[in-house]
Amino acid sequence: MSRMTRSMATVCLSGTLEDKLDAAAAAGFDGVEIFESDLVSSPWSPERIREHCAESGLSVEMYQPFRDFEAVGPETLARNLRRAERKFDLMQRLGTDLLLVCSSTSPEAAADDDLAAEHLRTLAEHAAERGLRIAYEALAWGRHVDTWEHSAEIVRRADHPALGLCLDSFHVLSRAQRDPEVTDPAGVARIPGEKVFFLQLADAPYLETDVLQWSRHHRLFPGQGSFALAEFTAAVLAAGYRGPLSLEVFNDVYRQAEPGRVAVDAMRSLIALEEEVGRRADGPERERVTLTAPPQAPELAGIAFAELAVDAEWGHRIARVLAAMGFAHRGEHRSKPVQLWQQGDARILLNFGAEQDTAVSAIAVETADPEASALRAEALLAPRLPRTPGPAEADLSAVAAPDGTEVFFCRTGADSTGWLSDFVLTGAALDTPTALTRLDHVALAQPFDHFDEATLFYRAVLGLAPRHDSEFAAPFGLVRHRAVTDPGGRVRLALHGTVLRRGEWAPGVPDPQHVALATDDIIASARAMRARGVPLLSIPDNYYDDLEARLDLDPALVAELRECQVLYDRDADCEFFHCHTEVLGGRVFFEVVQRTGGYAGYGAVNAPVRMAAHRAARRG
Ligand SMILES: O=C(O)c1ccc(O)c(O)c1
Ligand SMILES: [Mg+2]
Repeated sequence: MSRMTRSMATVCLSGTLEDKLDAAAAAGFDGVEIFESDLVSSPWSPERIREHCAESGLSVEMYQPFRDFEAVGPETLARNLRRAERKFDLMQRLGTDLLLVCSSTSPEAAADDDLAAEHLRTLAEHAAERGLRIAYEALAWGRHVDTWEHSAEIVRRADHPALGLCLDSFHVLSRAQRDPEVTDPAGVARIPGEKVFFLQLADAPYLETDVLQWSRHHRLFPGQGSFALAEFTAAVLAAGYRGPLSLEVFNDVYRQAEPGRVAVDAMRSLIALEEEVGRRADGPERERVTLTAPPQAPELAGIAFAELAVDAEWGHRIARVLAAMGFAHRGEHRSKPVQLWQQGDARILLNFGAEQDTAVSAIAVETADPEASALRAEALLAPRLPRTPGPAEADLSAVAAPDGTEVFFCRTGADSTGWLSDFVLTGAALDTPTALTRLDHVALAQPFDHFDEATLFYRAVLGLAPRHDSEFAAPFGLVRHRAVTDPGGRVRLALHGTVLRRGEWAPGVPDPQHVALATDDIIASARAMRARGVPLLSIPDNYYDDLEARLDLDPALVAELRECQVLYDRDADCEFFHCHTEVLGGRVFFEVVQRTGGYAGYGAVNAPVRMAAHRAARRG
């Protein structure tokens, strides 16, 4: 019993065919679907492509697409069959036996299932003479055939062993999203297994746009969108399908992005999908399919520390801000220019070794099993960071996230502060002069092009779940926000970035990263911080006037919020209070938050006000 093979359509990647094949092979794919346009524009002969694939460990799983074939008049049919013979020649030179035929979009196609079946049967007979096969795919915008049920019915009528189906999760699930009474994805489990020739996988966000535009621009890798892909894949496996899991993702960003990085993202999505399918496909199916699964994500207990990379100038200024915020300078690293600052259970490291602008450079999560966390991360293609512990230094395993953030794993519980032995303690007292208790969340800015990759990475690697998607209009453009959290809400990462980047006016990072600290009494914390000289962000009066008008709050509360420059949000009976420092250095600030009644969001409604206030503070 071997594992399922993994494949991708060349259309997923940027570059020419040669770039794409190299990227797919380097990311560990077993095969590719070769797109006609990539082949036509390649300087390599089909034989050379075949050889190159073989040398790179790639099989050519399918050639595609072959369009507008079925249910046409006799002359067009004759022409289409001649066209097919030429493609069959090409496929034999390429070394693939499978041709994808998509349902016709041509006005010439008749709404006649028997005619379509007859034509596809003829095509299959010709293919079979050469040992080739045909996979018929219902495009969601096919002229007459636009559901998997309809394509399956035509294949059933044609009844030829060389004719089967290509199931494409995008077409199936987008149609089901639009017309749940017309088509049912769960039904694919009842297709005779030998009739499913190929499975293409793509996720997508739910959009109201035209389905063709949706498909050609907005497909995503599994786990990056809103489609129930694990459920769908499990249903296809339940039908008996054992061919490749093949990604077919048309996406404007991926078409322009560095193909090596995209191929790794793609492979990570497939590994995570297989894991999820494996969790579902219990019962007899589990015995018959081998799905790879990385080590399970251990339970997380919190964020042990956040590390800021700082240059000398800003490092000293941020150290002064931390002191004013009530943090104690608790220790100095034994071998590196790193300071440990702490208040309550909130720990912040300042790493002076960086030659870069201030940024969140690392986070550490407390895990029940650091080694399992690191092995899981590696299994999901996160590069492990080399650690060279000195004497008396804890051997913390760490991996690099695609956004450059280093993710450390420390043990939960009694041992959770084992990494503290890396530090020579200063003996500074651990008071809580501003009542900060722990790290609430860390917000990491993501360039638009890497937003989906980042979500998938943190979600899959750390076993977090995406929550609180929002989009809001901010001074420098529309901002997208998505949190990933563990079930207990103890590890919260907030990812944000602009939805679009155009021109030079808006700052490259319109919304800096931040580290948010929790308090049980925001008013007390804010007053104490102000008294100690923390550069707190000024919020316009207009905001508080609007708050009063909007939420019918107790005027005494609004007066307190106004006095302390605290922002407010409410969700049913839960409340959220937050205040912020000015931006320190290029791209970091601190936030102090208070959650009541289980408020689980991030005050996104206030983010534009905060961003405008940061802009005002910078202008001075
Ligand atoms: O957008 C298209 O035309 C197209 C082509 C081939 C496919 O497999 C597909 O799903 C879509
Ligand atoms: Mg397809």
